[in-house]
Amino acid sequence: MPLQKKQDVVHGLTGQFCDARREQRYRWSIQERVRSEFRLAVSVAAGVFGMFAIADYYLLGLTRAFYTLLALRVVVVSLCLLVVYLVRQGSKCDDRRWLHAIPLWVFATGIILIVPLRPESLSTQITAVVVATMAFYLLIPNRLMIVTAASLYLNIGFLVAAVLFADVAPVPTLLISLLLIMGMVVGFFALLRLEILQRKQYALLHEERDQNSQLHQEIAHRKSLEEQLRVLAERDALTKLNNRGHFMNVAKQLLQSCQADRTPFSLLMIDVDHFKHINDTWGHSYGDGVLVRIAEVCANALRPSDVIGRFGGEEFVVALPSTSAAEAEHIAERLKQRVAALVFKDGVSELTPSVTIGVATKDAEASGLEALIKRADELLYEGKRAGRDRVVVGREGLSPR
Ligand SMILES: Nc1nc2c(ncn2[C@@H]2O[C@H](COP(=O)(O)OP(=O)(O)OP(=O)(O)O)[C@@H](O)[C@H]2O)c(=O)[nH]1
Repeated sequence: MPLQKKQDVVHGLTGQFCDARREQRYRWSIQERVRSEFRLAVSVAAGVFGMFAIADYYLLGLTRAFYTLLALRVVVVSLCLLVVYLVRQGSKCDDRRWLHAIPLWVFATGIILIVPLRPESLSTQITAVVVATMAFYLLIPNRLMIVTAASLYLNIGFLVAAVLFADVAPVPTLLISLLLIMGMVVGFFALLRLEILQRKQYALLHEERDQNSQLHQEIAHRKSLEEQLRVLAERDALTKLNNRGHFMNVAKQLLQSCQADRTPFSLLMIDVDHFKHINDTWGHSYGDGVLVRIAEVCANALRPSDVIGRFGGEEFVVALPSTSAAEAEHIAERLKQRVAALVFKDGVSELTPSVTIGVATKDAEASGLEALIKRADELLYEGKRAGRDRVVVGREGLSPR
């Protein structure tokens, strides 16, 4: 049997989950409802028990027996209302089962004590005992064991009182016993069935909730996998910048919207100077670290609307939408200075990297992104030839300066 099913097994005689923790959780879940139903049932029962004082008056008149009975009813009703009050005052997590047992035992004692006071109305009292037993079972929710104990006390106590104070002969005693047993058995099985059904319903509800939460977890897991896949497809593994393919897609869209808005669009090609030397001197993995740091510095120096990507090797590319050549030059200078401000140390020697940047700007009419990249690349290599560590700016159709 799977674990889920095992903990949902309900005991056939107690009507409770065999798993104690499951039972505890079930009780907590219905505690508030049990408390309010209990308060209602005991209040109504106390009212009915008190109202029988009218019947006492018509049967006994203003006699000593009547006053004794009246006092008994007042005590029973007061005790029950006190318990109702205490249950109402208790905290939500308070599962005082003994408190729920008190009114049942008080009612039972009250009913038993009526026998010596009104032995002549035994037949009416037998009916009252059967009705009280059924009421115990049907009106007090989720308290099968407490109700069973109180019913046994009421029925046995009543029978003993009937034999002692109402002089019932053996055969009628047997018949009364059978009637009382029948009432108890019917009440017990009715409540047992109810308890089992309620727990099965609870277990089903939980199974459904568990399935729902599993489904939600699976959806969240899939979303995170999709996100990871997206990152893998769009990001460069080393620098975490956009990879070349993704950069091209985003830059193309930016260029199109700039063309539609008739605003300029600039592109920077950035190449780290003498990077082979860095690798050769400091090692390839140290070179990786230098690239990561330069990528970070460049990305942090840009505006949110700009897009940066790793074009390949030690070369980066930046798309600057709605940016004129002069503004792009300014941004490129800023990037160059930020990179130049970086210092790498290995304990003995120091390294200050530099970059050469080609800046190409294009106005609304001209050709596509590839042509602009090619132009920026040419400008970059002009800078390399001119000695590196510089920004070379050009405009489409114009010579670089
Ligand atoms: N550590 C590291 N090195 C890389 C990576 N990608 C490319 N390189 C190295 O970068 C170096 C680029 O060398 P070159 O193309 O000669 O350029 P350079 O040495 O920077 O010289 P200039 O660009 O002319 O200043 C090569 O040695 C590549 O192996 C990388 O991801 N990590």
